[in-house]
Amino acid sequence: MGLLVDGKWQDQWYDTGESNGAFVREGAQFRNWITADGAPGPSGEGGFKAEEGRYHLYVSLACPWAHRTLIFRQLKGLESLISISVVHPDMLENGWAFGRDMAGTTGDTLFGHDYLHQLYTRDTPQYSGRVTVPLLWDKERERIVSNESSEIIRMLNSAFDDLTGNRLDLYPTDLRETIDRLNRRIYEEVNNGVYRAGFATTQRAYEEAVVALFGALDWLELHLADHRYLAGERITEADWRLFTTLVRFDAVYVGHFKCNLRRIADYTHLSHYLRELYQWPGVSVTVDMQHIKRHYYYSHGQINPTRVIPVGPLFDLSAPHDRGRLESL
Ligand SMILES: N[C@@H](CCC(=O)N[C@@H](CS)C(=O)NCC(=O)O)C(=O)O
Repeated sequence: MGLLVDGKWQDQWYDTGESNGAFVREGAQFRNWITADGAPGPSGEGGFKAEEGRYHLYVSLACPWAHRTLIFRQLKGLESLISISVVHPDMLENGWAFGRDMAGTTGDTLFGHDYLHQLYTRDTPQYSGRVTVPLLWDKERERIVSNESSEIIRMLNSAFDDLTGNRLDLYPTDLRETIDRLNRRIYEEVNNGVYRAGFATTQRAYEEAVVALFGALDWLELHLADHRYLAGERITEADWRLFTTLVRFDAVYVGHFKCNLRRIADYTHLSHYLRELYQWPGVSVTVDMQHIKRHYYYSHGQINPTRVIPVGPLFDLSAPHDRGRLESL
């Protein structure tokens, strides 16, 4: 675990000293957009036109943010247009690395680098900041397009539609306000909430995060009792953003991050909903529990110094669900 300072790698854990023990996530720095015609997107510069074979995604199968992008790549039929490299789940003194000694890893299939930070300095030799996945790379311009998952999924949602003919819209205009509102609370209290609990270094920061997290899960449980999906009758981006946290919850966040007031298995509607999303065509292949458990329990030596990885819990995401009782479009 570390970061780049003026292009040089430094091995250090998150600094919570400035924030009363609270974990504060650093904003992503590469914010360009792929668009259908190469025009600039909402941020960054233009010149990143949607083209087959031009872009490459660097992901970890363990990371919930990278997982979003893998799900969109599947649902939008982009597997043959956008290639991927999968890092090793162990994020140790050199950060994300390209070891191949575990099933599911690929190495750096573009350049054969050893470490992800080499991609960041390949783009910006003096880069200072965290080295995170997902990372979207442009093979033509040899540049980073984006390292912000919430924006990468928006690009994948629409930029390639004319090339693929896939018109599935997970961010439809009429639901955007609702989706944005859901995302705001779910990001803060759930997606990032589990990290704020797990990486807190004071009792108070931890408890604040956990109370908000379970407040949000209780709210979602109630909402899902009579809505099939978060924004109503259609599955949207908001559901997939929640899914990547829910699917890791009982296996990792309950134990490793001490988010243990309840498990997802203890929530009736959330657990049926989780199984429906897991069973959605194309989604289960993006879920790798070995990488997920290994990454958290093995990489975070400050939290789990023995690096022993729990065997359980036992659960079956392919068991039947009851969501068909609710209306869907
Ligand atoms: N804002 C980023 C966050 C990505 C992120 O924090 N990824 C984690 C893995 S789950 C990471 O690479 N962390 C390395 C670090 O913080 O040094 C996004 O959503 O794309």
